[in-house]
Amino acid sequence: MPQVAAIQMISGADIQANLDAAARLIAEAAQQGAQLVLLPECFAAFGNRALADIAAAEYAGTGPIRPFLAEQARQHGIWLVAGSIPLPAEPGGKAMACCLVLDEQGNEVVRYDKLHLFDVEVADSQRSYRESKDYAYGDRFVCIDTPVGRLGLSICYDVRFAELYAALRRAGAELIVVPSAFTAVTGAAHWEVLLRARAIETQCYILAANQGGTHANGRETFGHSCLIDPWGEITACLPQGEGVVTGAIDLQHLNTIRGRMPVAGHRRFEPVDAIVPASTEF
Ligand SMILES: NC(=O)CC(=O)C(=O)O
Repeated sequence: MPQVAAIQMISGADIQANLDAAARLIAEAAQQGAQLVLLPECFAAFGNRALADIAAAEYAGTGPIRPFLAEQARQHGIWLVAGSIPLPAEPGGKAMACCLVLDEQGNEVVRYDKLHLFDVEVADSQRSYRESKDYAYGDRFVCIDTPVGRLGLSICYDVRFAELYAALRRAGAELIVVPSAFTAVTGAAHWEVLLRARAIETQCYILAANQGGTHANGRETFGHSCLIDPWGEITACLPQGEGVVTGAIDLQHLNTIRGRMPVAGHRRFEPVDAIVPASTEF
C-alpha cells in the first residue's frame, strides 16, 4: 500500500535554517517509505517580514526555496507537496500563499493558491491576523493524479469551508492535504473536529501537516499533524514539536466505505456558486 507523510515543523524567519530542518525531516519520511510528503504552511519562512522580496525572488527563479524543493523530490524520488510559499501568479504581482506540487523527478506539476485568507481576531490570545494584507486570494481549486491516488489541495483556514472539499470530492479526490499553521488557540478548539468532518463528508483520506510549537516570534501553533482515514479515524498523529507522521493510503478501504455509504450519490442540492477548477497544466 502506498505510504504518505506529513511533516511538522516549528519554522522561523531564517529561510536556510528552515530548509535544513525540512531536509532532515523529508529524509526521515522517505526512509520510512513515504512516496508523497507534505510540508506545512509557511515551512520556509514563518514570521519573516520580507515576504514580498521572498516572493519576487522565488518568482524570478533567484530564490533558494524552489531549487531546494526540486532537489529534495529528485534525491528521494518522492512527490513533494510544499505546504505554502509566497509566490505571485504574474510578474510584479502580489504574493499568493502558494502550495507547489512536485513529482519524483523534481518537476513542478501544479500550484494551488490559498482560497480563503485568515483575517481573524483570535479572542483568547488577543492576536489579530490579516493575511490579506500580504497575500492575494486564490480563485481556483486543484485536483491532480499522483502515484498514491487523486490528490485535492487546500491550505489551513480553507478547512473551515466545506464547499471547497465537496468540490474536490466531485473532482475525484481520494486524498486531500491540509498544510497548516493553525494557531494553538483555534487548534485546541477546532482542528480535530474540522479535519475529521472533512474526511467523513468527503470520504477521503485527509493528510494535515501543521506547524507545532512556540516560534521565535512568540506565536504558538497547535501541531497535531495527522492522517485521517475516509471513515474519520485518526490513524497517526504527532501532538507537538518537529517530526514526521506517516501512514498508508488504502484505496480498497476507501471504496468499501463509499460503496456501503454512497453519500455522493445521495446529494439532493448542488452548490449554486461553484468554485472553478484550475487547469492542471503548469
Ligand atoms: N492560520 C490559519 O490560516 C487558520 C487558523 O489558524 C484557523 O482557522 O484557526
